[in-house]
Amino acid sequence: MSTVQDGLVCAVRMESVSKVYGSGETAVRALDDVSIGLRRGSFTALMGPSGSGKSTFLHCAAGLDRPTSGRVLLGEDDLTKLREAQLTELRRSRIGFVFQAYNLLDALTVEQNIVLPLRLANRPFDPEFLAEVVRSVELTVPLDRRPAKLSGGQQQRVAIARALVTRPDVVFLDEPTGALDTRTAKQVLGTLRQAVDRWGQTALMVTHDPVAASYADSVVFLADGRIAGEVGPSSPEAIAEHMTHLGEW
Ligand SMILES: Nc1ncnc2c1ncn2[C@@H]1O[C@H](COP(=O)(O)OP(=O)(O)OP(=O)(O)O)[C@@H](O)[C@H]1O
Repeated sequence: MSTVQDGLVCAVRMESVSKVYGSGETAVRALDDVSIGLRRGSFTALMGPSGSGKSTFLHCAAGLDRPTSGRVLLGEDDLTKLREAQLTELRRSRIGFVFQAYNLLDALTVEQNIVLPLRLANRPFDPEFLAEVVRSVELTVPLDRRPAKLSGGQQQRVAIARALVTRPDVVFLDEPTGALDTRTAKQVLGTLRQAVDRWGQTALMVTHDPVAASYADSVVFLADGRIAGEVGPSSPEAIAEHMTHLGEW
């Protein structure tokens, strides 16, 4: 049974979450009785072989998809009880997303992209706060540029700023450095780590890369839709060693 205390300690909790796609003989149990809490202010990496359920986990935790059974709580709010319109509103105001492909709008400037979630939520923005977010992600380009003119690393910094600007309960990152070269990826991950610490931001990052996962406070391993282990801050080598015990990647 969850308590109010759990809601204070954890930004997101999954309680006995299962997700089954399809039915009958072709049914796939993508998540199988997953229970986990993401502590407020923590940065968690989620790893697992292809098909282990990482995307399904992220989609259920972020209210983009509904579990077949179990509960997902954002603070004290049970996402599985919300109607579609309420979920959309909640995602807009309380969850941030960062994707591998940046997903910036090229019709807008860098600044307009960053403040878009605030505009969509009809929330005012404080230019000083915006400047602080821009500084915290070490974005050094003019804010009136179009994103397509920027390097991949700078584009991802814009996307991270956009995810942080609403001060969401949690930011979900799906392979955020998957499209970047190794050096740029490390720079972006270092920045992300600093921003998470500075804002006390809860974050969950799906990644295949042990180097990326080594920037997190803990690494959760999924295998066949179940949690197959969790380690605290670890070196890329130690994370890679764990991965080898989980099966085909
Ligand atoms: N919409 C869907 N319909 C049917 N099966 C699905 C659907 N989405 C995912 N699956 C199945 O659920 C299982 C978990 O998939 P999921 O995409 O969550 O894994 P993943 O760990 O993110 O994989 P990858 O690393 O390859 O992206 C897989 O067997 C997949 O084929």
